[in-house]
Amino acid sequence: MCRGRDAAGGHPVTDGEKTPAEEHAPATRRLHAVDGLLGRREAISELGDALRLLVEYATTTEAPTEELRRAAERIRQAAAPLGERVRDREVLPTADDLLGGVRMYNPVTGSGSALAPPLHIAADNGVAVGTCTLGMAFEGPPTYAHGGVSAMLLDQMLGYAAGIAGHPGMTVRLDTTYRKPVPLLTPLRLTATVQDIDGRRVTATGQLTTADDPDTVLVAATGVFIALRAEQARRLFGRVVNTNRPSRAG
Ligand SMILES: CCCCCCCCCCCC(=O)SCCNC(=O)CCNC(=O)[C@H](O)C(C)(C)COP(=O)(O)OP(=O)(O)OC[C@H]1O[C@@H](n2cnc3c(N)ncnc32)[C@H](O)[C@@H]1OP(=O)(O)O
Repeated sequence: MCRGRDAAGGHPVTDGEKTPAEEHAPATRRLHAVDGLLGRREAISELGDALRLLVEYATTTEAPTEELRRAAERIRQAAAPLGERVRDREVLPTADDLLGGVRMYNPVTGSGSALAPPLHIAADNGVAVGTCTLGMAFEGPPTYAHGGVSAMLLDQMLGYAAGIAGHPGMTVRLDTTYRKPVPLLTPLRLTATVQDIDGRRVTATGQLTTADDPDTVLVAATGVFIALRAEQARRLFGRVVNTNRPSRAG
């Protein structure tokens, strides 16, 4: 899924010994390194898929109580080796490419996140178009999505629309109008566009429908995004370190 984008925007990590071919061929070395990065991203996505399956089963299972206890123990055991090497809060994941838009663990779009549906977004002539299917883990009212989940999806959509319009910013306001309940286990379609740009303030609107009935709006949203001043960006994100780049952000 993220192969093409990764190839275009990925930044190599070098994590193995150099082969003789790598010593003498920079292009080959780059290829190997990118391949290593792609392989890591694929593994992260595979783990994310497994975690999402686990979350879905864990929130719908009616297995016997003892089976739940056994599963909890096995899951703790599986998690332990992952916990032996964790990154600091201010260090970006090595598989990410912040400027290239690759965020493997984004809680809305990240294929590595157990929390993400995940939502897939692409730009289509200046319009952000998103697709996802919400599992039972996102249930709010019985058989329908939690309203906060719809707001989360639309926040991401509106932010993406601001980004592709060349005016990325942080959400300062999000208004959601819930017109009809959002069904679970049903392919959804989301769209968003920028309506207004006024200095640092960008206003975007969006909507959420089912894929089968894109004319019936289930949830509509308007968001206001503020572009950060350089000083604000430094204050908020200046300590974040990107170990996947030749020079460190500071
Ligand atoms: C392809 C790419 C993919 C990219 C895809 C990325 C998608 C990401 C989507 C998720 C985004 C998030 O979750 S972001 C996380 C949630 N948001 C946050 O945590 C933001 C918290 N807020 C802040 O830290 C602050 O508000 C800042 C730094 C954003 C702005 O502070 P500030 O610079 O002091 O702002 P301030 O001077 O008060 O206001 C600046 C201007 O905005 C206006 N303004 C301020 N608040 C509002 C408001 N609620 N509604 C209307 N307008 C407002 C002011 O009137 C002013 O207009 P004027 O007087 O100049 O006319």
